[in-house]
Amino acid sequence: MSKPIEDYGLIGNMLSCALVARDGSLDWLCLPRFDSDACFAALLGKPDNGYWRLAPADEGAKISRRYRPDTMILETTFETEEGAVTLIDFMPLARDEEHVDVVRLVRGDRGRVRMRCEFVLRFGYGSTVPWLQRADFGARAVAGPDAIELRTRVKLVSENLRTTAEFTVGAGATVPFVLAWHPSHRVEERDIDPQQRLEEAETWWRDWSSQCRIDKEHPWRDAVTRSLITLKALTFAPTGGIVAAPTTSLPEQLGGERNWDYRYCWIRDATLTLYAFLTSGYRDEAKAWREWMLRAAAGHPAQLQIMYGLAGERRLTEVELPWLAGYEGSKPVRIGNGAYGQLQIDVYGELLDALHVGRKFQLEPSHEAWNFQRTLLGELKGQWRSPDQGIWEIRGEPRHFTHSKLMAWVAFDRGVRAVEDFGLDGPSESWKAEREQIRDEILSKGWSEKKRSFVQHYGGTALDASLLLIPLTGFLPPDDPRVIGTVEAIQRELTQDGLVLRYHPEHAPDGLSGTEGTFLVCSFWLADALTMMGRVKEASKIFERLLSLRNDLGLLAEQYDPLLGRQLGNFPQAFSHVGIVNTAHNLMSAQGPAEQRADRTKPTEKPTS
Ligand SMILES: OC[C@H]1O[C@H](O[C@H]2O[C@H](CO)[C@@H](O)[C@H](O)[C@H]2O)[C@H](O)[C@@H](O)[C@@H]1O
Repeated sequence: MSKPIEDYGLIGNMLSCALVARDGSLDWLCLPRFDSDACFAALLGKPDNGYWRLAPADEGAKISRRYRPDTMILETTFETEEGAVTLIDFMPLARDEEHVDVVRLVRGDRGRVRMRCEFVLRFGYGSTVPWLQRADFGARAVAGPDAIELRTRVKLVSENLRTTAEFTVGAGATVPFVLAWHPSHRVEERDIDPQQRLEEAETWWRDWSSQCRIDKEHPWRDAVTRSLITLKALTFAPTGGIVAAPTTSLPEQLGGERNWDYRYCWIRDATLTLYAFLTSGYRDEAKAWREWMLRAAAGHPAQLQIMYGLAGERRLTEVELPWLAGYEGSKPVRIGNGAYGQLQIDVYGELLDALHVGRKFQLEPSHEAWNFQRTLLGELKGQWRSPDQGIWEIRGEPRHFTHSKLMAWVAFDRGVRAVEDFGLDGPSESWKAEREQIRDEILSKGWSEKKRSFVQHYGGTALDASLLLIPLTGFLPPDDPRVIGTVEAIQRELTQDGLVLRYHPEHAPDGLSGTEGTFLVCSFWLADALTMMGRVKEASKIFERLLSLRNDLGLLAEQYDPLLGRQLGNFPQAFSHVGIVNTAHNLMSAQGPAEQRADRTKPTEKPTS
């Protein structure tokens, strides 16, 4: 039986991440990068697919946990009849990309506690048993390209393809364990000082968190800071790329087939993350992402992809891992993501809007970035009339999604405003003409008079949560009756226990079987739309409810099932944490999305009915 998703805590070092369960078991770790093969994959299979547990021998311990304030250092306290110990888990900041470590310190707090270590290392996503040798520092494991040293002064016993140890920790003592990865072709032994690396990591995360522009006394401060730390942990430091989540195949429906690999950089997800960083005062991450984007998308504009690998890799072929049983039997487990080859027109709008926001926040101007945007708008001219797979990356037939057209409008609008508001050079008259055509088409084909709402795709009647972005992008003002009609239709027909679904798969087939939970970022968008409409109390209530769905460490997955009361989907997900940051800022200013305030006060579109 799998552990609930909300049982997991995250540790990371901006090269990769690990998930540690409440019971002290590290069940997911990919080394050396987020998208590398996992060496512990019990999360998606069975214990034999790899885990590393450190916990009292007494299974009945009372467990509590927390992050050290404003850091990525996780502390889990176990209280037993013998005493109390605290497990301190973190990934030290890496000096280079070829050495990635996990440190686990067992600190005795009270009495003398008998502890047990279980270390089952399986490279290749839980499939490859390494060759394990004893060493004077502990043990060395090698398989193919990977080598791991387990450094400990505790005596290890290896039998039946498992390594275990038993030891006792007394109050005031600390027993360190270090897992150190390096490429197997390098013959080396590398000792690190765990205590010194702990202090270094703590100082670094605290300094980073202290730059957050939010009132220290504000009741939402901790939630926002935890989300920003989580988003930072999802960035790949060497390139500036940002992953959508550090996991693959945590299911959107328990036992279902909606299981995807999120360990890649989506233009959409990353641009939303960028807003969260910029509105919170973090500019370096935004600059690094802009550079990543320019490198990733460099080349022929017709070959722009909606997502890339951490360093801009283009081929993200989707394959299934049949040896993994899947989280609570949710099969298949997939790596790679077939969405990389899809046409999703909204990414043009997200990109152009992100770079526009960058200009508003006075990011250093980049000539290269502006040339890139002009080229993209040239490409979009020939592209926006095509049906596509849309924001939700449906696996079925392409359609004319209203949201895709909306974001094409955003792309041309931001191009025009770059010329008009920022004095950049570009064919703004021709972009204005495209913007008008798209607007007319959305207003006639994307609107259903019968439903009194905008609809998911032309000619249909299905609702879609992405339509909540109509006022947020500035396409129509929040008091337009069509906006009000759409928001209220979504509240009425597209919510479950007050939380927003993306769409009803039975009304809007997506090429997949089954259903899914409520999609958390969509509920944040509902709160944002209501805030703009002046319904701030209602919006705050939704926001507080969303905060209550976080686990005890402040983390959110992609989705939530209100009937089961469980988080679903990949975890923790950038989209959901972006929602926390952006909606908190919007509510705090009670004026609407900070980045688009200008859009709201000067709507391009005037109400026509
Ligand atoms: O719903 C099917 C699709 O689900 C995934 O896409 C979702 O996650 C992306 C990353 O966060 C997000 O950008 C997208 O808007 C979501 O719909 C999956 O990546 C797709 O392959 C799959 O078709």
